[in-house]
Amino acid sequence: RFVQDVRHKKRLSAKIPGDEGKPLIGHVLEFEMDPQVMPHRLVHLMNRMVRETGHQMVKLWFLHDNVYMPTNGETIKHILDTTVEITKGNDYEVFVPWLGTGLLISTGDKWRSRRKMLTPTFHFTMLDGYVATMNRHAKICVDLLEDRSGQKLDMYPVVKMCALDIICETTMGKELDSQGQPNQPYVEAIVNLMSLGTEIGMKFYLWPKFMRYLLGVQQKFDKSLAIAHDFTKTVIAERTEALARGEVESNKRAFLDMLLEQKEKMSLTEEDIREEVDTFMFEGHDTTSAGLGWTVWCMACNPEIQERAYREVIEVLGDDLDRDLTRDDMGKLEYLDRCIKESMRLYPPVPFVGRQLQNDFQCGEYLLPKHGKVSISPFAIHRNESIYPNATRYDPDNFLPERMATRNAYDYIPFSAGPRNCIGQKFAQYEEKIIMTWLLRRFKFHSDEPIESQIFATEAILRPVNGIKVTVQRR
Ligand code: HEM
Repeated sequence: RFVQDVRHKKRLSAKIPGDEGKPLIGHVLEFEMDPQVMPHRLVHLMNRMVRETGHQMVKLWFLHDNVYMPTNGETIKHILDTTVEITKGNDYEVFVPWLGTGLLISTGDKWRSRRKMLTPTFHFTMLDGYVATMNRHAKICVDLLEDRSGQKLDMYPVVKMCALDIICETTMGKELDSQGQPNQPYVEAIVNLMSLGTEIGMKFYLWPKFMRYLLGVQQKFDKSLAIAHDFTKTVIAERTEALARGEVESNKRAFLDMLLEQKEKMSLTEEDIREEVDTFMFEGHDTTSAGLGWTVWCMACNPEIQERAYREVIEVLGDDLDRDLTRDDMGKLEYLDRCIKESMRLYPPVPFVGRQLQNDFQCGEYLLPKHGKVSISPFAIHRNESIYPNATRYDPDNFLPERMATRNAYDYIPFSAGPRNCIGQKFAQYEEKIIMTWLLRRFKFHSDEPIESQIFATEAILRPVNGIKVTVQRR
């Protein structure tokens, strides 16, 4: 089967423009399999190919793995819109012990029924209930920053803890206070699981489990896993009792409450509920904190843009620095909206997602082979110079309506698109706007370094390798 598979992939691959790499190893050496090198090489290769041949499909071989990367909206639309090819690649395998096969990882009928069940939890009436929570934690964030005004500091952990508190309360109804107490076992466990999972996925010598045990990585992972699972299970048990006693106020309903209400109707086990809760904890804070961190960075490097965004916030919210942002206000913050969109263009929090083809698949003019992988890369598309002429420049005007009208809707896909897009998109957009308005009202951010000095790694998220180090000055 394996040999047949590779032959089939080779046969179809030969019909697609592009080279096949070196015999046996393919393109492994060109990319050095390094998450800091790979994105730059890939974008360079893509832009050269598009310029010289006009083709919009990068073809790569990593040993026997055949990877295709559509590079513009018109081509990528085919794979994103299909309801058949929804199986993820193996990128998240390492997180399965933590997340099980919740919404992010599941496929087929399980994914379909979970998606249908979970979609109403992101209805705007539910999101409205989360706005107060987001404002409250954003206020705590800026209050805590007051003491550090005038200092150069890493804003990445600052926004990360804020996002973690928000997702914990909206998902489980539990106040975590990771901003005030970052050393709690659960907070440390979540941080460790994210970083160890990423490390295992990236370092090929850690792929065999015995190597992970030998180097002590697996023991650390298992310890954090036990703490995280225990925490979630305890919260689920407590919440079940609170609901039964009618102690959960209707305006403080968490995502978990809706799952518990569906438990019987959908025949959900405790484990089913736990995996969905953990999936939201996983997907719902690292992504938004990357989005926030990069927006702070882009603004710190572009003082005029930051000032214009600040003036808009003051115009909309007035001089009361402690006024909460409402959903109505959000629609009025057009310039800030463009700034956030543009930072997610240049630094998309999720740089790659994958699909593993279950059948031969016609992707526009390219016939891709069964068992080939498709890499959907917001990072690459957003830097395609045939779509964004000054692709590496931070320019919020890229999202002026007249410029957007010249592009395909799928040329901008930070949240992916189609039936398997990000279910938390609106939640994330609310959160980013709320936290940014609180930050901008109280502080000015400044960087001595130019925007392009940032080193990033394309891991599960686009991680700023050295953090987001900026000077924070009270206004
Ligand atoms: C800026 C923040 C965020 C970004 C950029 C982002 C991006 C993405 C992307 C690219 C995907 C993959 C879609 C695909 O495979 O085609 C995804 C999936 C997902 N996201 Fe987000 N996300 C963000 C925030 C959130 C939040 C806040 C939540 C939950 C509250 C969330 C929950 C999920 C879930 C559960 C999935 C899996 C959906 C499915 O497979 O049906 N995300 N996200």
